[in-house]
This record gives sequence, structure tokens and C-alpha cells, in this order.
Amino acid sequence: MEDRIISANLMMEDSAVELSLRPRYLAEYIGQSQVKDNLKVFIEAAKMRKEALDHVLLYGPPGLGKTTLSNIIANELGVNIRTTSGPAIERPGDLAAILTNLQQGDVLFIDEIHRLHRTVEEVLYPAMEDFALDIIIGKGPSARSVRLDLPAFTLIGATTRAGLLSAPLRDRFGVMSRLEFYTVDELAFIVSRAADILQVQIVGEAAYEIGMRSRGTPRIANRLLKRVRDFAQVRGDGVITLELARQALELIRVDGLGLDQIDHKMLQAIIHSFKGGPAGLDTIAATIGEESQTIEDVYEPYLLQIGFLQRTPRGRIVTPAAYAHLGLPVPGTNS
Ligand SMILES: Nc1ncnc2c1ncn2[C@@H]1O[C@H](COP(=O)(O)OP(=O)(O)OP(=O)(O)O)[C@@H](O)[C@H]1O
Ligand SMILES: [Mg+2]
Repeated sequence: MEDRIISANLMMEDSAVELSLRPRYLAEYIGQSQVKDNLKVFIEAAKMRKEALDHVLLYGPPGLGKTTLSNIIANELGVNIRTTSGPAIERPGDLAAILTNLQQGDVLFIDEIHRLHRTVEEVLYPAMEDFALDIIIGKGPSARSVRLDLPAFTLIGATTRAGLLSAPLRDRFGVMSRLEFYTVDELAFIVSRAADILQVQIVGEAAYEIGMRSRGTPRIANRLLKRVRDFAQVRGDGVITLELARQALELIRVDGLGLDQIDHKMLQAIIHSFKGGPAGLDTIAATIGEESQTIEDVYEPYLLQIGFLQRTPRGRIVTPAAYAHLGLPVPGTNS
């Protein structure tokens, strides 16, 4: 899974380039207009009142721009951002150290916030609510609790699985924004912008073609662009034409809708072994040799989004649209 070209997860080779492609201001952040418009107001209001912005929870599938948006929010507020992640904070003391080092108005970004340890999470409640830290001093009968004031700060939490957040944590966010898959036009725009930054020439139709195959995900769009650019350099004259983009994408085996071998394998497995479904997630996982969790977080959201898969209480069902895309006769029809 990790080396899938269309994996939405961050891969090693992405990091350096991803930084340079990352928009810095809201105005450069393409799409997600509802989220953006709301944030613009909240940021403006917080600045006018010279207060910290309310805590923000960003959720949605990987690669849609949660980390990018968090950095933008700090930038627009004109404050520092301290970045960490749920699993990285091992003990309550680690979080206390981070919190006491924040300055007034700073952003604390906690990625994968659903993976915070329970004991650490409990430190976060008074910190978010009252900007306070409760510390226990001493041991046994002489132990007492001391309350320490913290600077007002903004917590931005990011998660791919908002459903896994505990209720008390979720309730402490004033702003909750769900990021959506991007449209092909938006992705084409992101590809053109990235091509500009990478100083590679690309025609509009080629950017659109890459956009179509990016599974609604900017991270994938940028990655496909980089691969196509390699083909343009080695096999072409450096310019990414529609023809060249198509050939390159064919060679790296990403189909017209951005599906790769594993998507095909999964759809085919449900069609051939389970007559198109319903098939349970664990059964599908065992059949194709992938983890259920991976299927649920990585493969499935896009297949659901484009209407190739349906979730029912009894399992997953492959839709007629998927049969048609795979060139298979749709069951129940005589075509
Ligand atoms: N709205 C956008 N406009 C332009 N480029 C974007 C946008 N959103 C994301 N990108 C690009 O996609 C890349 C991936 O985004 P980002 O790292 O913010 O995703 P993420 O949601 O944090 O993913 P993960 O869940 O894996 O942490 C960024 O480096 C950036 O280049
Ligand atoms: Mg991220």
C-alpha cells in the first residue's frame, strides 16, 4: 500500500517538494470555499479583538490539505505554530512542556489527534477550556493540585477519523471543518500552479487530465504531476502535452478515473467472489490481502465518493457504474 503511486498518504519522496508546493495564504489555497470563507471571518474577528482564535478541528481523508490549512491559519493570524502529533506526545508531562512554552495567541497543531493517549488528553481539557494546567505536586496524602495559567492559544486538531474522537474532546472545539474531495477543475488548477512552481510547462488539457486521475486529492495531483514531468523530460521535450500525460499515466497504471491495480483487484474480488456484494469489509480484506483499516481509510472513501461502491449494513456492494467502468456486463441487464 505504501508505495502506491495514488496513495493519499504522505510518502518519503513527497516531503521536500511538498513544502515548496504548499500554499501559504488563504488566497492561494484552492477550493474548500465554505471552510475558507468561514475561517476568513473567524480569523478577522479574532484579530480585531486581539484574542486567540477559537480551537479548530479539521477532518477529512488524507492529503486534502489539513496540515497546509493549519499553517495558513497561523500565517494569517500572524502567530507562531508549534506542530506535533497525537502519538508523538507520550506522557502528560510532554504536553505540559509544549503548552507552557507557547506564547499568547500561538497555534498548537496536533496532527492525528484521535491517537492522543487518554492521560494526555485529560491535560488538554482544562488547557483548551480555561487555558490552565492542573499539576499534582507531591505524593500520597500530602499531594495537592496546583493550577497554572497558560497563555491563550489556539489548538488546531487534524484527523482522518473524527468518529474516533472522544466526546469531551470534540465538544471543546469551537470550529469544526470537514474538508471535501476536490473537483477536477480545482485539481487542474492545483496542477497548473504546481507546474509553475516546479518550472515545467504544461498545457491546460494535460493539467485537467491529471486532475481527473487524482482521486479528488491535491497530494496525489502533485505526485502524478511529478511522475509525468519525468516522462516529459526523458521521453519528450520537457513540455507536458495531453498526449504525453496520457501515455505517462497509462505507463504508471493509473486509469482514467485514478484507480490503480489495487482498486481494480478489490472491485473484481467483490464482483467475482461475492457476485457484486454485499461483502463484509473483513472478508474483502482477507480476499485481497489488505488490512480492513487500510481499505476503510485509504481505498474506500474515493470509491464511495465516485459511486462505485455502496456501504450497506450487510457489507459493500459494487454499483452498476463500476461494472461499466471495468467493461463488465451489468448484472440484471442483458447488455
Ligand atoms: N487547497 C489546496 N490548494 C493547493 N494545494 C493544496 C491544497 N491542499 C493541499 N494542497 C497540496 O497538497 C499537499 C498535501 O496537503 P496536506 O499535507 O496539507 O494534506 P493533509 O490533509 O494534511 O494530509 P494528511 O492527512 O496525510 O496529513 C500539500 O503539500 C499541498 O501542496
Ligand atoms: Mg497532514
